[in-house]
Amino acid sequence: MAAFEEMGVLPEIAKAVEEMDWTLPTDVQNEAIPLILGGGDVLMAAETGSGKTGAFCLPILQIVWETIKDIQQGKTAKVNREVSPLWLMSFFDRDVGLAVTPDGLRCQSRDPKAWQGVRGTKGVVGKGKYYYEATVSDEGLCRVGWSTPQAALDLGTCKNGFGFGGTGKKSNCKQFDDYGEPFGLRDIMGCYLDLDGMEIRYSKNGVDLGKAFTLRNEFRNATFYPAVVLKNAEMSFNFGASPFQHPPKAGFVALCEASKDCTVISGVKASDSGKPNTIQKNAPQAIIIEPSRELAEQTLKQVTLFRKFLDNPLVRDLLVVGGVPVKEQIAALNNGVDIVCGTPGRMEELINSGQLSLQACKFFVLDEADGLLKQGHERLVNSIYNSIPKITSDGKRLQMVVCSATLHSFEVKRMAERLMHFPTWVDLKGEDAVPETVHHVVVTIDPRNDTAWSNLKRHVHTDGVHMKDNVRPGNNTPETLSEAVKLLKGEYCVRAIDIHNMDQGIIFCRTKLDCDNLEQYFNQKGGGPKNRGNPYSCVCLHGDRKPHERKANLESFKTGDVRFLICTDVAARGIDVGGLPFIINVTLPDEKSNYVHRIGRVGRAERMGLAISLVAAVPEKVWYHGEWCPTRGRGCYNTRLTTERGCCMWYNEPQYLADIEEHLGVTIQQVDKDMKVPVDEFDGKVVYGEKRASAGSNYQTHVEQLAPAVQELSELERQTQIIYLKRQYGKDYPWNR
Ligand SMILES: Nc1ncnc2c1ncn2[C@@H]1O[C@H](COP(=O)(O)OP(=O)(O)OP(=O)(O)O)[C@@H](O)[C@H]1O
Repeated sequence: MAAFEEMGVLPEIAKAVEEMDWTLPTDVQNEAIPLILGGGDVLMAAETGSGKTGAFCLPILQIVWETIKDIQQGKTAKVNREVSPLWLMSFFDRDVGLAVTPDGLRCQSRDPKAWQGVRGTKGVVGKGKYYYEATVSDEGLCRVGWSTPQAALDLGTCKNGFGFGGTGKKSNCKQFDDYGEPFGLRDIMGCYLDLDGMEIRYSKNGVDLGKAFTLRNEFRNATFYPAVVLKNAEMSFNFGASPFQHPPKAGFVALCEASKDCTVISGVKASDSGKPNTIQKNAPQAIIIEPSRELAEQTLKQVTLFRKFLDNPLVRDLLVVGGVPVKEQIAALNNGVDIVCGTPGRMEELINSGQLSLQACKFFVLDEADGLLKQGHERLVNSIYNSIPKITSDGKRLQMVVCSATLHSFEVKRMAERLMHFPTWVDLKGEDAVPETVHHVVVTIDPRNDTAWSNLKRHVHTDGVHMKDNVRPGNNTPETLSEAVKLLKGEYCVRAIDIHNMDQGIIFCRTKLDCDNLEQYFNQKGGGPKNRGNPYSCVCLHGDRKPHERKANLESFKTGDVRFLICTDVAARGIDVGGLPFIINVTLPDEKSNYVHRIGRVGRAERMGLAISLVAAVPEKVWYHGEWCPTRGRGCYNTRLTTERGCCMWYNEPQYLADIEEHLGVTIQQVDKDMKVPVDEFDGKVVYGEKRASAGSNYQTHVEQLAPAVQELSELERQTQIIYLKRQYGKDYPWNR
């Protein structure tokens, strides 16, 4: 049996995985896949390129497929197809947007617009005085009470239903009258039904609120069921199987103590209702949020590859990203979708307009979660989370999966504590780390020592920050040195490419303008998008490029039509280019976690990679267009500093380098301007872009390497034991005689 199948993965998915040449699960997959298949919430913190995407896509696809299959076979109510003989809320006599936990004692609806109701599995008839408790376990709107089987599930809106709402109104036949007092979160409502005296009353936290309804004669032989209707709320019920928080008034008994001859079992069964066996078309089971279009596309592609052999039933997936017409996405939603993967903006637009329903969502995935929070999407994450029912319509709990190579941030931990349900950390290192397969070095650029910038015939077009400054060779002002850094960075970048014969690499620049300028420089050198033969052939990817151009450029880079992708941090996270050998940081990112993500574009899936960062030894004045900049940078010439209401700042790269080193707990190796990277660490056997000759999984060499250390440890252990025994037993012990 294939390794993936042994973990409980469906043979059809395992077959697809095998076709992708994945013979063994990676460490993170080994841990996370069974956890997700088992229904848990997972925080996945593993290095870049360690296979996190597969670790969540694979089990989610499997569960989604199994659920669709169950629905097709009419097994949605797998929890319980028969009406329970116990006193519970019914799995069948309910609106489809309301979920009931498998124990039947908690109901929830996350529909913010429509009321969703449910009745109990049993009712009482004839005579007797009955009581049950309903507790508001999550804020929202609710009406609770009693209804006959003929009543609408929207309790209190017809003559056969009697409800009391949290706003302090009782209702019957759409007549809403003041009664008692409002109630809300954590309040325990006592619901009384007196069939002898023909009245209904309520209590709040044990305090009697008085008579609410007198039951007319026509109800003399009616069966009354406990009932509730919710709007974006949750209530828990106790029909008497557990001790009541507030025991009923004298003469009343718990519903579950009703005598057999006064009890009626609900006639609404799975086959009658039909409703729970259907799923709204625009209500996917899984929502995956990614920080960029490219990543959303890449993740969905992985789902598509995994589902290759899952043909009956088909799992329908949809990419929901901005910059492309929304019409097609809406049409696809209306045709039915099971897994939606997209970026925050478009996702929010579709949810808010009601085109994308969260009612059937059972997986909420935040990929690159720290990145999403840093981009300012916390409010959106909260609002989506709040709108998803925490219990799905088939009685399962919502599962949340959160992952990134840099998950160890305060914001992520705070979010996990707030939103996730006893999550398991799959954390292979316990801190943000760089994979061993990534060789990363720093080249210092010091225009005071390297004066090559002063007589360059052709050079990169700089960003114009110093256009109005008096910058010229010989004048060692900070402005001149800053301009010199910009010129030298273009040269060092080209030198890195030449020295290492780089035939494929990603080049990260700080701004979109820097990207454009470098692209132009490479094009002047004969590069360009259609010239693979040229050592500087390149394409560019950043937020100002049109979506179709971004897509085409990434594609031509991935397929090897061009050698270089010049980009901003928009491509720092997640982008996976098989066997990519090189990356160059023209400027270090100010966000230290992005350093990990950028250099993590190489050294993936056990391939070796080299990352070279160019770091200016002197401050560089750069653009920084914040919210205050009316054009957000376009055509902006305000070179004053941000502290003077301008759009520039002095960028202190040595400080950023120190921050990154501190964060990672390493000193990043420095190399000279000849860019010769010491090979000793890798025995000189490294070919960047390829697997190491004797990659770690060679068990035999591993044992040989460890043997001396283990022997030494065993000797130390022996000596420690002897010392202990001597102390404990003195000279009586054989060793001491
Ligand atoms: N079990 C496996 N066997 C072989 N290759 C794998 C396996 N799992 C994943 N891969 C490959 O490893 C590469 C990296 O995987 P993936 O993109 O999921 O990494 P990641 O952990 O999400 O990285 P990042 O943090 O950068 O997003 C991909 O090319 C993927 O196809």
